[in-house]
Amino acid sequence: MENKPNAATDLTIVADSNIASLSEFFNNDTLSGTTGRRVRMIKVAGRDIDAQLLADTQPNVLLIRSVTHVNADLLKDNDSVRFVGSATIGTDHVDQDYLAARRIHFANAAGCSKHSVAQYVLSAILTLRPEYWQRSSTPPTLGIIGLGNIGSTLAQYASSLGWQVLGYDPLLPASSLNNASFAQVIEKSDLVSLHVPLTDKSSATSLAGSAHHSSHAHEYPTRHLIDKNALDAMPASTLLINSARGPVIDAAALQADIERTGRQVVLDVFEHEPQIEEALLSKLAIATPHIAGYTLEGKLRGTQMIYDALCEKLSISPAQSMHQLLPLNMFLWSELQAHPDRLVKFYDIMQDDKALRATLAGGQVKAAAFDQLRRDYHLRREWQF
Ligand SMILES: NC(=O)c1ccc[n+]([C@@H]2O[C@H](COP(=O)([O-])OP(=O)(O)OC[C@H]3O[C@@H](n4cnc5c(N)ncnc54)[C@H](O)[C@@H]3O)[C@@H](O)[C@H]2O)c1
Ligand SMILES: O=C(O)[C@H](O)[C@H](O)COP(=O)(O)O
Repeated sequence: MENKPNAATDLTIVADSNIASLSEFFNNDTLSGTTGRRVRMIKVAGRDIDAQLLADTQPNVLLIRSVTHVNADLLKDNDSVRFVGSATIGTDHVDQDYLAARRIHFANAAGCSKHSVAQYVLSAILTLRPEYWQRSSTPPTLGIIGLGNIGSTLAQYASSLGWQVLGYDPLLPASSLNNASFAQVIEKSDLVSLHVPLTDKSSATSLAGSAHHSSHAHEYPTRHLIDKNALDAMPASTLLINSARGPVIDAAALQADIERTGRQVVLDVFEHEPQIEEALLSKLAIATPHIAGYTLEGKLRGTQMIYDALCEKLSISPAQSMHQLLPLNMFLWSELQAHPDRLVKFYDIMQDDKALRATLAGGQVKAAAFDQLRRDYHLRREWQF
């Protein structure tokens, strides 16, 4: 009797089991205290959240990460879900227009892993080009495409290393950081790092967390932003890094480009993710399974943000904080700057690269292997800036 759902008094939550510290954030003490509702939590692999599951469980709250597509297909026959929280920065998996039309509240975790992703990018660059640690009269030029939370954070690290930064973001006003055209970034950078959301021409909704300019998103779609033309204009010596979304780069054009130029390319995200073809993987300088933001801090901050948003929606005060759950953090950016040889202790990106390549079977990394690497990801800490 005790466990039987009661639609009137239960707060039923269906959640991606890959969301960090779910039980610590969403329980009777942290949620239902003031509302008196009993929390019923159903944890499921993100790719298994479908319309049938929602019909069977009738959740009030849906908590997801990036692998669950939330749209009319999922929700058209459902009347129970009133809140969708995605513990991610990216929102391209969520049809926000549809949710708004249905008056279903949506929250994401804007900026939650901005330092973690910036640190991933630095780790990739400094692993492949350790000479960039040295302060020289001709510092490298880092081109950053997309100057939101992650792009602007990366720029701060680059500046602290004495690097030049060329930034391009057509949706933000010109500034000392937003100082170049797309062509200039592509043609004049030693390193190009992508930090845009995935948007299509027809989409005006993929910029949660950047709502101030979301209505212009369709003017500058990012799908295949890096196509054959962009790659042809990029010097062969330029290192290209994509930790944004796979389809921002045309994978076929990229493969042809690497074959032609021998370019160093780092990918954390893939156009046909979660599947990767060996033909592409074998040509990459570093490849990782979409884990750039996967530090303990980045994940917990994501959970905290959707928990806080749900508390606001329920008109209750948050009763859990990620700071109570975090072990001591000894990773200081200032220490790494003083001791570059400690980089692998801070984050050994090649360990993630090797683990991904080790899953190759029959000419592919299969979806299940890709997902498993992400589910079982090792404990990584965010460096304190
Ligand atoms: N690999 C990972 O683990 C990981 C982790 C977090 C986020 N991400 C991805 O990174 C993306 C960026 O994250 P963020 O926190 O910086 O987002 P953000 O919304 O803060 O910033 C994105 C910026 O991109 C700009 N932009 C949009 N279209 C553009 C275009 N055509 N050209 C140049 N700039 C454009 C926007 O104006 C905005 O300033 C996310 O949308 C997500 O897809 C990946
Ligand atoms: O957009 C993001 O925040 C990241 O890409 C996200 O963290 C990826 O991880 P996932 O949601 O798939 O676990």
